[in-house]
Amino acid sequence: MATAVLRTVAEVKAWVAGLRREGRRLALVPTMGYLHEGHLSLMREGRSRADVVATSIFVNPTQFGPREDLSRYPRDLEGDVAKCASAGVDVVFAPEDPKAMYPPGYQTYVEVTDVSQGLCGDRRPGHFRGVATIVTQLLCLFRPEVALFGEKDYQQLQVIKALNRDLHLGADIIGMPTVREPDGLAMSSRNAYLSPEERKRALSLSRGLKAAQALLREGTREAGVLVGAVRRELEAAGLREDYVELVDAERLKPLALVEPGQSARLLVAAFSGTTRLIDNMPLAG
Ligand SMILES: Nc1ncnc2c1ncn2[C@@H]1O[C@H](COP(=O)(O)OP(=O)(O)OP(=O)(O)O)[C@@H](O)[C@H]1O
Ligand SMILES: CC(C)(CO)[C@@H](O)C(=O)[O-]
Ligand code: BAL
Repeated sequence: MATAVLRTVAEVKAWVAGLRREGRRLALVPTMGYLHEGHLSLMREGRSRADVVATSIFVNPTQFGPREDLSRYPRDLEGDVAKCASAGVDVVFAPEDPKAMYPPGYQTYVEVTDVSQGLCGDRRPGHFRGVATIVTQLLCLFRPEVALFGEKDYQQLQVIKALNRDLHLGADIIGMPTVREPDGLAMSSRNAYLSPEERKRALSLSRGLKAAQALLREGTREAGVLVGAVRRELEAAGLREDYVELVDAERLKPLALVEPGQSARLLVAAFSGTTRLIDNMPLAG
């Protein structure tokens, strides 16, 4: 079956109304496009959990800071629709204009307080307010039974779980493991910005996280040592650190130690050249 492309909110409302009449279960995969295997893994999982899969492709302006890459963010709608079709997506919602989501007079923003703080929340002021606002809009518009997001954006996933719970939006929020290139680099649309040299140096993020996991397996529990393992790799590769932090896996509060039985997460953000990359891995005590 061909993948339909919807360009307006009115078209989405009409499509969702039809779905409700037929009583079919919907999975939603929100994205900013320039799709890769990470995105496709979410769509395939959606396919297995629902009758119908919808993907949104929207470079959401409210989550970009004034000095960030909104205008040069990579775009390829035609290629993306073909990839969605290959992953079994029924409908792509690609708003024709940012005004489709933020029309004149728009004035409603969603702020998730606790888990938006620290990490990317501190380094990208306003970012999670923009993410929470557009994701709330999409969940209200589509009212999916299931919505899928990647663990690569780990703090974002916790923000979305919180808003879905607190605002009674009723979706089952599924977090999916990070899909990596064979050499360990987390797939990301922004990898397209990297020169071959910068890409090679970017491997230090996953290498550092894996080194920390190995240290924990050998019995090292102190945050300073685990964080230090990541920093060493970043420094050796000449990357500029934005942050490296050990936090508890749900509330994202800093930890001094991984206690036995505890679910912790080690998160890193760093610049390879001018490109800011993020990655994270679980550390189970
Ligand atoms: N490597 C990956 N594995 C699994 N999910 C991913 C991966 N990369 C992105 N996702 C998820 O896909 C969804 C859409 O993300 P987005 O379109 O921002 O892609 P991205 O590659 O993370 O882009 P960017 O480079 O801007 O961070 C999010 O839920 C995100 O967590
Ligand atoms: C969730 C999202 C689609 C909201 O714009 C975006 O932040 C992303 O692609 O991760
Ligand atoms: N992948 C999360 C969206 C962003 O960085 O703006």
